[in-house]
Parts: sequence; C-alpha cells; structure tokens
Amino acid sequence: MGKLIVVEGLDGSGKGTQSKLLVQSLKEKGLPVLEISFPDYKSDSSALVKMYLGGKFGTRPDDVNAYAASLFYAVDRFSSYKDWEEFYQAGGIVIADRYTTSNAVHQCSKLPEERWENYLDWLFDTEYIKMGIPSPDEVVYLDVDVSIGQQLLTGRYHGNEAQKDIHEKDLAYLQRSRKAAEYCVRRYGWKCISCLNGGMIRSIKEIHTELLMVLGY
Ligand SMILES: Cc1cn([C@H]2C[C@H](O)[C@@H](COP(=O)(O)OP(=O)(O)O)O2)c(=O)[nH]c1=O
Repeated sequence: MGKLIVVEGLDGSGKGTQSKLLVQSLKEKGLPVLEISFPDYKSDSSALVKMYLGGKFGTRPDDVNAYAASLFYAVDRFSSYKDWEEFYQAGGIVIADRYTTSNAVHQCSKLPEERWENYLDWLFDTEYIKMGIPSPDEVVYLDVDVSIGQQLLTGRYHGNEAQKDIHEKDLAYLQRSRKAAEYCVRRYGWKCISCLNGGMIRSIKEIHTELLMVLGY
C-alpha cells in the first residue's frame, strides 16, 4: 500500500504550483511519486462537473445541493483511481491536487454549520468506504484570504472575469468555504499552512519549504 498526500486549498491558493514542486522534490529524493489532479478535466468522467461549474444546472453554486454536486466529483475520482490504483497499491506516493477533501471544503459551505458533521460523515463514507477509493494519509490545507486568492485568479485569467467558474465568481460562497476548511483542519487534524505573512502572500519557495517540513521530507 502506498501513500496518498492531498494538497488542498481555496481557488487561487497556489495548490497546483505547490503540488508540482512537491512532486519534483520527492523525485529528486529518488522516491516513486505520481501527481494527480481533480477535477480530472481531461477525462470524460468530469462531464457533470464541467456542466455544473459552467452553470448548466444554475448559475449559483447553491443551485445544486451539496449531496448532488459531491456525487458529480466523486464519480470523477472513482474513474481516475483506475489509472493510479496499481501504482498506489505497489507502494507509490501519490500527490493529489484536490481530492474528496475539496468536496468537504466547497460543498459543506452550502449547508448550515449544524449539518456539517452529518454531511462530512456521509461524504467520507460514500467515497472512501462505499465507492472504495483510498482515504488520504496526509491532507495539507494552504490557507489564503479569499480576496488575495481572487487577485491571484484574476492574474491567471489575465483580468477576464468571464473565465471564472460559478464557485470562483461567488465571494460569499468562498468565504463560507474557508470557514468549512478551518472546521475540517480542526476536526480531522489536516495540516494547515498559512500562505500569508503580514497580509502579503509568502514566496512560493518559502511555502514549499514549509510543505516539505510538515510532511516530514
Ligand atoms: C475536486 C473538487 C473540486 N471542487 C470545486 C473546487 C473548485 O471551486 C472547483 C473547480 O476546481 P479547480 O481545481 O479550482 O478547477 P480550475 O482548475 O478550473 O480552477 O470545483 C469541489 O467542490 N469538489 C471536488 O471534489
């Protein structure tokens, strides 16, 4: 059995960059490592996720309830697992840029806080037990302020706001997602790295060094 490490964070937190750097560092140490990313946009299994994020079922995140949206992402992960199952079972280290934990962060926020525990129990039972995909060994949450994340996203989309998906366009929704993430950090012992220092985003290298440290590499 291998190891599954998840890099989690809100939109614009730098997860993609940090996942890639982590993979590179572990490769340099000679470890068997594979990078995966969700949603798996290159696969047909992400069709419903694309429809949802593109606004086909409604232009606000709340137009699709937490349970329905979670299942769109869950089936995408089930399909992806077929591609890395063998590597993982043979002892490889899998680095995931988002995972089931993204449902926890981004779908919890559609529910009132008193229903979070119930939803999270359902979510982890559905994906890790009923569907049978692996549960992570480590989850590292990269924490950024929603407004800073938005600035980074605007840069990524070269100022074209129309390119944002229905989650990225909704600031209040992202604020609630951040609260849900903080709840998960406390409840499940996810590791948390603060990506800001004095209101400014820390350097990519600094965050990478801390990421290696919290993971013990
Ligand atoms: C993987 C995953 C993502 N999401 C959300 C988080 C993001 O707001 C959104 C899209 O994922 P994201 O990785 O941000 O895609 P992009 O590369 O287009 O920015 O989907 C979930 O709600 N559940 C999940 O399981």
